[in-house]
Amino acid sequence: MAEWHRIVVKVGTSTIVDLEGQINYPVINRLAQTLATLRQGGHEVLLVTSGAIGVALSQMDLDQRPKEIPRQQALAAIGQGYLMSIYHQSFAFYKQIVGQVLLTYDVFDNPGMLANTTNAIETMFSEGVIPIINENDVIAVDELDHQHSFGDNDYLAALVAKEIKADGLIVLSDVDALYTANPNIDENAQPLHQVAEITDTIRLSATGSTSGLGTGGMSTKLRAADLTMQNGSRMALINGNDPANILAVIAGQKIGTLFEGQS
Ligand SMILES: Nc1ncnc2c1ncn2[C@@H]1O[C@H](COP(=O)(O)OP(=O)(O)O)[C@@H](O)[C@H]1O
Ligand SMILES: N[C@@H](CCC(=O)OP(=O)(O)O)C(=O)O
Repeated sequence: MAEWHRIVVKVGTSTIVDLEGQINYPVINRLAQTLATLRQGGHEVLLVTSGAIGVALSQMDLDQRPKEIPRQQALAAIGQGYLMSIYHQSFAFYKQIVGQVLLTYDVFDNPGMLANTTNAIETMFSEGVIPIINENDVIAVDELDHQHSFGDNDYLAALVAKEIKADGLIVLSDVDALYTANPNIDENAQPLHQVAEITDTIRLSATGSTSGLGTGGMSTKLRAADLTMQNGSRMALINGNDPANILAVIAGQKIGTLFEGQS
């Protein structure tokens, strides 16, 4: 397997916002520092970020995600700008320019729009910019109504990684690894450090989010891992509480869960 040169990192709401619903500025800052270090060391780095709604809940002093789609979309509109301003400031401290890309799933079915998107991303790479992607929640309801599991940032990140031929995808979440069962519910759950195939047993072990803020839980991460492995690439799942762990993954250390097919 090639070195991790072109890397997609996906960060979930559960990392951007803490258990009390507060924006996790120190973690966002360390994430910016880590990604800027990688980029300035010669890697090509792209960030897929969730958290627009999570950030807006904090801004609007709400303690839970509303059920109504228009209210969720309004929160996404409020939070996305703020989320980007936090990233802008955090990356600027490390002298790193970022660019915002908002995508919907139909982009991947439209060759013209897809080419425009990848051309813009390639240009940002060649100019040393880190693209930051989120789903365009205001016009895409698939992620927010919880009805369609395809509309989530885990799978979006896997699709982006596939299109830009990334060497690997690193998913940051609020768990240390994939476990044999949800570790927040089952105290006997055991971590799985290496997965070569998403079997039915593994699929059954994955349930939804228990944080109350993340949407996909482990099921969407497994779909992302499946697509990534089918594509001959690899995905690492690690805890986002210390974004410097990204460097450990790239150095080949056994950390979190590595989803990698047998070659
Ligand atoms: N088998 C499993 N192993 C690990 N976590 C699991 C598993 N099944 C369900 N989960 C849940 O998935 C959550 C992570 O998903 P989510 O909250 O959507 O995070 P994010 O916001 O990072 O995408 C964990 O906190 C845990 O509650
Ligand atoms: N696009 C949404 C992400 C939805 C969400 O919570 O996703 P995740 O935390 O990755 O399970 C947002 O920015 O709020």
